[in-house]
Amino acid sequence: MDTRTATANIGVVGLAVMGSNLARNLASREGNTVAVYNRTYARTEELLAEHPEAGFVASETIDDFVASLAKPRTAIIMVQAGAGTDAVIDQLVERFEPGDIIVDGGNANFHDTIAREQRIAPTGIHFVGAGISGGEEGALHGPSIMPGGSAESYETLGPILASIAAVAEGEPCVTHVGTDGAGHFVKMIHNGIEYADMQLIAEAYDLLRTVGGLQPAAIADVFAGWNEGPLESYLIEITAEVLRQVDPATGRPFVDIVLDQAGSKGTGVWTVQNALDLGVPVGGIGEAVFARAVSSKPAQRAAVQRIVNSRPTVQEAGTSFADDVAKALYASKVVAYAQGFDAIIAGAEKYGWDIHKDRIAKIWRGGCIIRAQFLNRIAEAYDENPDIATLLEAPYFAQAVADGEAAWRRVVATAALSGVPVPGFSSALSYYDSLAVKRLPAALVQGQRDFFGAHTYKRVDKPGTFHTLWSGDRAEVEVPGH
Ligand SMILES: NC(=O)C1=CN([C@@H]2O[C@H](COP(=O)(O)OP(=O)(O)OC[C@H]3O[C@@H](n4cnc5c(N)ncnc54)[C@H](OP(=O)(O)O)[C@@H]3O)[C@@H](O)[C@H]2O)C=CC1
Ligand SMILES: O=C(CO)[C@H](O)[C@H](O)COP(=O)(O)O
Repeated sequence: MDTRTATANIGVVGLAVMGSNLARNLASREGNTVAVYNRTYARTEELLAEHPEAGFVASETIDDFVASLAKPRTAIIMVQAGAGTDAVIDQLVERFEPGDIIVDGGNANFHDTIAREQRIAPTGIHFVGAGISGGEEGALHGPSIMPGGSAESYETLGPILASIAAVAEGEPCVTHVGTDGAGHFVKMIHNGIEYADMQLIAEAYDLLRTVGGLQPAAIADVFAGWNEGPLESYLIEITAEVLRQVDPATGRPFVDIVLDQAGSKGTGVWTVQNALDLGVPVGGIGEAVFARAVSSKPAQRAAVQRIVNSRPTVQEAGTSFADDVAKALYASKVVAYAQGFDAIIAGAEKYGWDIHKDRIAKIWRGGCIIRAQFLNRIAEAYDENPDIATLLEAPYFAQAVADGEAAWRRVVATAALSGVPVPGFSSALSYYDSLAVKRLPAALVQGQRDFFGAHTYKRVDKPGTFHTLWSGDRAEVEVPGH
């Protein structure tokens, strides 16, 4: 052990798609010497053989890996979230010294990150949970990076991360998000928004196909057109590519030969679970998670299909329907992002993080899966007034939603009449309407709660807390101490 010279200024542990590409990205930047280590050494050997140009300092053992790092040591872990990450953290903590930095770049649950940071802090080693988005291409060419951890560790780490991050409008897509688990929290919300955005795009496709009568290749053209306007985004761009793809084996559209059961790895579920805990309505993200769950219930789908003999048919051909769908998509997308940022605000408040919403919007403009021009508008909105109650209030979005509102309603109504499931579009519209109406039926819910459980209610015309004696003479009494 410790027989080698400590030459590397940064190390990567975990050399599957993300780790190997991130290591190559680091190695391609001036001044970096990158140490690499993977539990299974054969994978390391493969990487060395495939990329001799990277000049990696490779180790077969964790001891050699640690010895190859110059002090203060900095290592980025890119392994499976959960037990795998803990195993590697333990190995590094055993060998690192005070002032060294361990970065977990995987999709960790931010609660785990907070616990890990608390556990490691007494050793004097810095632990940084960093969300990294962009998939394998992003890791190689420039991801969006969301680091948490201490401000002190960011002084060392910040310049290294900035050197490998994507660049949007001249700015690197990385910022110190906040302490301990803030980075992984924001990455989780990013993924939740990603789910919602993907679901909305999928619904737009379904409407154009089922109601609009367009074939996948024609829908690809529509999406490519949308990508030239306000809907421009990486997700719209790749959707057009997927829709244009033809299955080489059958000659059929690729989208028709893929089993319609969507998978997930869990970050969308975490977003909804945490939003529920925080009391933040994220219906758009929730519907996206549930839509994947419904798709993956073949027995229930088959049971209902057996009893449903015919589906309603409404045809809305022509460009005006496609224009309506584009407007409905945009308005629903504004709602999904507004809900996601609401969750960030609530998380920051609960966990004591000083999160700058405008900076988060900016680092999502490049490198990550939800990258889009649209995020400039969000950054501007929060830059102009960080205290807006909702993004829907920002003048740009208020106008955009108002401009699209009639089309949005037509599309949701047409979907209902046509039997096309649009949980994302319709929940976004209901959310918007819930905020927009002067009175909600929540007053009646309060009445019901008071009736069966004496849960009390407040009145619109005077302060205080009240209960009606429902099983008595139905007189109202004021409940003191509330
Ligand atoms: N794939 C993607 O698009 C994205 C992934 N991420 C996150 O990045 C991380 C890496 O993802 P990805 O590259 O896809 O790899 P995987 O999530 O498939 O993880 C495989 C890696 O984990 C290692 N590993 C698993 N268990 C252990 C263990 N007990 N001890 C040591 N090493 C272990 C494997 O080593 P071995 O070779 O020995 O099995 C291998 O290097 C994950 O946390 C993932 O959630 C984040 C953004 C996007
Ligand atoms: O983190 C990511 C991008 O930012 C991954 O692509 C994400 O994990 C995909 O999630 P799922 O498999 O649940 O769709």
